[in-house]
Amino acid sequence: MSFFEIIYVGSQQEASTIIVNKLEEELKSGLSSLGLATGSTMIPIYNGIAESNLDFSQVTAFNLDEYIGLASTNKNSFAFFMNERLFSKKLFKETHIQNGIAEDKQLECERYEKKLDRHPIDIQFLGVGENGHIAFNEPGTSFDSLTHVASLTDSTIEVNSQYFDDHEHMPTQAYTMGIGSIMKAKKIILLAFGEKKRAAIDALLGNNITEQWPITVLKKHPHVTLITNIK
Ligand SMILES: N[C@@H]1[C@@H](O)[C@H](O)[C@@H](COP(=O)(O)O)O[C@@H]1O
Repeated sequence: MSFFEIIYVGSQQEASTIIVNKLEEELKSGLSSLGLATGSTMIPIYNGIAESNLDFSQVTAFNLDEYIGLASTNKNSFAFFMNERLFSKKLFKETHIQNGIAEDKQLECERYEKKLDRHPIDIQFLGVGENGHIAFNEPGTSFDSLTHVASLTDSTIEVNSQYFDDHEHMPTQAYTMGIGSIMKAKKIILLAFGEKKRAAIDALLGNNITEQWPITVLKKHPHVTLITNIK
């Protein structure tokens, strides 16, 4: 039996309140490993969590992805984003993200996947790209993929380069948990707001499951909650 719930919200603030309440319940039932995402979608959620009195001191956090070539001190790295938005405000037992400046990329992927295997994720937060990507699993990525180096598509580079100053070059590659890694999470909470995400949500709610729309893999997952304002 699978569980697929859609919660329609009027605002991202409302989504944040719902998530804080869900996390409170999950913490009571022993939440120990949380999968986290970056992106503008997550900012109000992390603000809500930061302002709450939720206690994550016994929770290990894993992030989905990181740009290759960016150190955690680079303000465009996802490590920097997480420290600024959440980890500097809430204490976690451990936090993990791929090392953007690791010397050996293959080893870094293997290291990360092994860590995930040791701490199976209870709840994975996901946003979605306009082209249906989840984490940095771009269209065409195998549903069986584990943590790997992804080449970003032109559309993702165009969307995400808005965060980089003109003189900086946005990386064209990133470490990402694979679709297979993400699907191992016990529960998934997907967040999508705004018209730009409509095509991806239509694909998710349509009939097809296709690697051309990575988000459609979630139809095979046993426990998904979609929180959205797209009707
Ligand atoms: N790798 C991240 C994804 O994990 C995220 O879901 C997506 C959407 O970002 P936003 O929330 O800013 O729309 O952007 C990036 O590409």
